[in-house]
Formats: sequence, C-alpha cells, structure tokens
Amino acid sequence: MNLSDRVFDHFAESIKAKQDNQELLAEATAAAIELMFAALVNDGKVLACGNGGSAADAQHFAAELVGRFEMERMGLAGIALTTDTSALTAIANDYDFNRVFSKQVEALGRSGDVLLAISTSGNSANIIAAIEAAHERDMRVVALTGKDGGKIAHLLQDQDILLNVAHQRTARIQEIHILLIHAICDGIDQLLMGNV
Ligand SMILES: O=C(CO)[C@@H](O)[C@H](O)[C@H](O)[C@H](O)COP(=O)(O)O
Ligand SMILES: [Zn+2]
Repeated sequence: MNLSDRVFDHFAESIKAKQDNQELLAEATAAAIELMFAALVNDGKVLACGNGGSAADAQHFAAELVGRFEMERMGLAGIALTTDTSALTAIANDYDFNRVFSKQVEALGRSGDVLLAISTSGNSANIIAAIEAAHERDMRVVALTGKDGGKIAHLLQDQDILLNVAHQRTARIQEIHILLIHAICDGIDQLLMGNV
C-alpha cells in the first residue's frame, strides 16, 4: 500500500469511527454540556487533565473556555492541569507521577466544580487518582475514554458522565475526543446565548 492509500484509509477509518459513535454519544454529551454549563454559571470551574495527546486536548478545551470558541462571549473558568511545569515536576519529583493531577485537584477543586478527565485507555493511574480526588472534593466528573472505558468506567459515580468512544485505536479515539470537546464548547455557548 502506498502512502496516499494509507492516508485515504485513515480518513475512511476516522469517518466510520465517528459514524459508529455518533448515536452512542449524542445524549450523554448533551448531559455533559448541561453539567459544565451549570458549574460555570454558578461560579464553578472545569479542571481538565490528560496525558500526551490528551494533555493537548485538556489545554485545547481550557483555552476555548477562557478565550472563546466560535462566538464572542465572556471568558469561562477552565483550567488545564497539564501546563504548570513547576507544579508538575515538583509533584512528580517529591511525591509520585501518579499524583501530578490529583494534588492539583486537591488544591484547586471545590464542590460544584467539574473535572474533565481524558484517557483513551481509561487506565492511566494519574487520571484515576484525579477522579478519586475530585470525588473527595464533591466534584462531578466528565470522563472521555476509549476502548472499553478501562478502570475509569468502573470508578465513576451515578452523577458523573462517561463519554466512552467505542474503538480500539488510540488515534481514532483521540479524534473523537476532540470532536466531543468542540461539541461541548458549542453547546455551552448555545446555552449561554439562550438558543437551546
Ligand atoms: O497521542 C498519543 C497517541 O496518539 C500519545 O501521546 C498518548 O496520548 C500517550 O501515550 C498517553 O500516555 C496515553 O494515555 P491514555 O490515553 O491511555 O490515558
Ligand atoms: Zn497522538
């Protein structure tokens, strides 16, 4: 197979993965939008975390809350827990890498805030610890996962929201995660405008 055929196949697989997950995820994503909107308009905030590509997704989301998505509006309180290299290195160095996010949730999280936890495997120990810390803080959790949802799927509580992408390939899962993030940004804007 030549390179352009491979690229073609990436497109085809990504399109199919999105179609396969569209119906599965629409309703739960709407619930996640309402949950985050309620937090944001009640003086709460969204803390976001993930590793690797999902760290980039967490930052992407926080940037679109704080700055803007597609329309002009006030800034919204979103914080990526992946960006403060001093905090990340100190916590990893002095405690454990598994605590890099949970220690920040303990410090910054308040009851009524939401944690956006992103893990394609659903098994990253530092994301699991962040979810546990959020529960201890009486925060609700929106988890973006993949495959079978991993350990995170079993850790979530009734009031949390699991957005699990039913696919085995990390790249495809990440592509749908960023689609979901944009859908969430759009939904929050629509609720803010009173359009829905
Ligand atoms: O972006 C990619 C793969 O596409 C990688 O950087 C990937 O995010 C990293 O391997 C992560 O450590 C995977 O963690 P997780 O999604 O299983 O929680
Ligand atoms: Zn990647």
